Amino acid sequence: MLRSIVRRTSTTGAYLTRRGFASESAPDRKVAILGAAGGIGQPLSLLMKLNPLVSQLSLYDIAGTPGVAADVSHINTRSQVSGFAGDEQLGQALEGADVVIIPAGVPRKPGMTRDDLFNINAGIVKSLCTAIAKYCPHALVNMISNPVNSTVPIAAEVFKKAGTYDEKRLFGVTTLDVVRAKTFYAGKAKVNVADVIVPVVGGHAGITILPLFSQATPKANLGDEEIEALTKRTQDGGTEVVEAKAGKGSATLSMAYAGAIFADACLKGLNGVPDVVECSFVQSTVTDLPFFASKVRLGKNGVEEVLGLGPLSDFEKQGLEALKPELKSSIEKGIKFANDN
Ligand SMILES: NC(=O)C1=CN([C@@H]2O[C@H](COP(=O)(O)OP(=O)(O)OC[C@H]3O[C@@H](n4cnc5c(N)ncnc54)[C@H](O)[C@@H]3O)[C@@H](O)[C@H]2O)C=CC1
Ligand SMILES: O=C([O-])CC(=O)C(=O)O
Repeated sequence: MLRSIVRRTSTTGAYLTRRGFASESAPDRKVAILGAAGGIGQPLSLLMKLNPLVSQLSLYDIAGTPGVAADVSHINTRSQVSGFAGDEQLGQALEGADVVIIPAGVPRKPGMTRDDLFNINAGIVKSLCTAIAKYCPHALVNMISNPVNSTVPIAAEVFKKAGTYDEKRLFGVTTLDVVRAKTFYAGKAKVNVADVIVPVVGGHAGITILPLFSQATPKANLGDEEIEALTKRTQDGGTEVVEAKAGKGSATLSMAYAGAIFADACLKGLNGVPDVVECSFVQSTVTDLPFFASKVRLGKNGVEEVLGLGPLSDFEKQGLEALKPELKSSIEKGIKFANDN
């Protein structure tokens, strides 16, 4: 019924009626953003306020969220916005959430790796996930906080201890790697960026980010050196931004865009839209590692199917073997932290 009166736009994925207005018939969905007053949190709050699939937008941070919420709430779109600040309001922020997006934590400065953020962000993620297990155990969790290769396993352990773990509902957000791979490929291949599809698999740090340009469409005749350069640029995309910002943080605007795309895909899946596929770092049997990013089909319960890697070039096969030790140790580091603390 919904699909007969509603069409989706290809660029934003938003539901629009034939007359171009946001459909009011989409089901009620509460989205909570934890870290909503931050560099990613603020533009992400804006983009989620523009999403007609959201009926309630809950903005949480340790401070500053009443202002962000008041600001965003004046935008004349569907969702009701509330701001929550401080530990004592976290429960209220989370209660009834269908999707929780977590961009809480410190960003990198030049010279740091994502793993250098572990000591601070691991504790933040652990305490937020403990609250999620208590207040909205069935929510889909979109983990943005770095190092994603470790924070997702931390979340899984916290949920296991609380007895609420459902591997179908926990996602590491790697969409920015896909966004970058699409942009860089389109530039080199001289194709329309809006048409480009490129899976990115593995994890979300350095060489663990493995774009599969051999599967990119539209096809282009790029040489080995060009593919290697594109791969390296995608792997170093975060560092490129960290260096350009010169001490003022890491990617925020492109990350907010990517986070909004991924959350929109989760909402569409929950709403029963068919064939919603995005890459994400999830519990996986695609390789021998317990968590791995690959294409995932999203559905009414979160992950409907973790898709395989498809055919890889020799260069990609080498990249896959090379990334495994680092990804394995980042996963183990997360699991150990969650169990020791
Ligand atoms: N997955 C990905 O592709 C990407 C991940 N990131 C990561 O996202 C995280 C956030 O980055 P930015 O927004 O630039 O940092 P930011 O420092 O601008 O914002 C972080 C926000 O988190 C809040 N926060 C800290 N502890 C909190 C807690 N316990 N509960 C709720 N909020 C809390 C801070 O108050 C702040 O407002 C970083 O870890 C960064 O590395 C950044 C870009 C891409
Ligand atoms: O590089 C960073 O620290 C932030 C990040 O994850 C990205 O931009 O991909």
